[in-house]
Amino acid sequence: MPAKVDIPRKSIYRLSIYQRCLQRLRENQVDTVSSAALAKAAGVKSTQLRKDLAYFGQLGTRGLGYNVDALSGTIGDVLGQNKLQPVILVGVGNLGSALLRYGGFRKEGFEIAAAFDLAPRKVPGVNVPVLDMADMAEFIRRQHVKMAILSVPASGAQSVVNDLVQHGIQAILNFSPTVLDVPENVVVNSVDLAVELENLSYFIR
Ligand SMILES: NC(=O)c1ccc[n+]([C@@H]2O[C@H](COP(=O)([O-])OP(=O)(O)OC[C@H]3O[C@@H](n4cnc5c(N)ncnc54)[C@H](O)[C@@H]3O)[C@@H](O)[C@H]2O)c1
Repeated sequence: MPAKVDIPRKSIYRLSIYQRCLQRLRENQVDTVSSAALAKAAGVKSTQLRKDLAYFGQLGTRGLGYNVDALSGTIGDVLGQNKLQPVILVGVGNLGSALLRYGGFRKEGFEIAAAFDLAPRKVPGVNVPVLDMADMAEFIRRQHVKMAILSVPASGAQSVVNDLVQHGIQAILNFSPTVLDVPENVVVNSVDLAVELENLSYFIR
């Protein structure tokens, strides 16, 4: 398997989409799928699908297509879904609490192991511990956490990120509306619903 840096980020995104399609096929007890059918279900061209999967070796059999279980297992390995990946969340306000209440990350292979806030308060109905910022470094180190979700106000985001990176976080899902400065080895994916709405709004004009 080539080093992760050689694989385009968009291909990695598409792996998650292929994985969802494969999950549906498994639920419907489908054993094999052609690249054309899987590509259609994922909304991509089959040349694109084959190119994305080729990064991970020869996964299908010519004429027979892909074994659904085997391909899903391989993609799960690549995406780190086959073991529960611990994630921490920083900033337990409106958005952070809502994310903590969502129980669906676990079945996708992620577990919010703990949350941190300047003013920690338990979120009713949620078992995830909400801890003080002073406990964050030790928690990251002891639990070998590599991923964090950031839902603090923009004004505090960079300083929280500096701490996260210093203590070993390598991937950040950022909800704060600010551009984060991180070293090259750290990946940031930013989610901004306002940008997405703006984009949609262009198309309804
Ligand atoms: N990306 C999106 O689509 C989207 C949508 C909603 C909100 N947001 C953003 O998410 C962030 C949170 O929004 P919210 O409505 O939950 O805000 P909020 O004020 O309800 O919560 C923020 C929480 O962060 C904590 N906090 C503040 N500074 C901190 C620091 N330095 N370290 C640790 N904790 C800190 C506060 O104590 C509070 O609990 C904001 O930046 C907001 O703009 C983004």
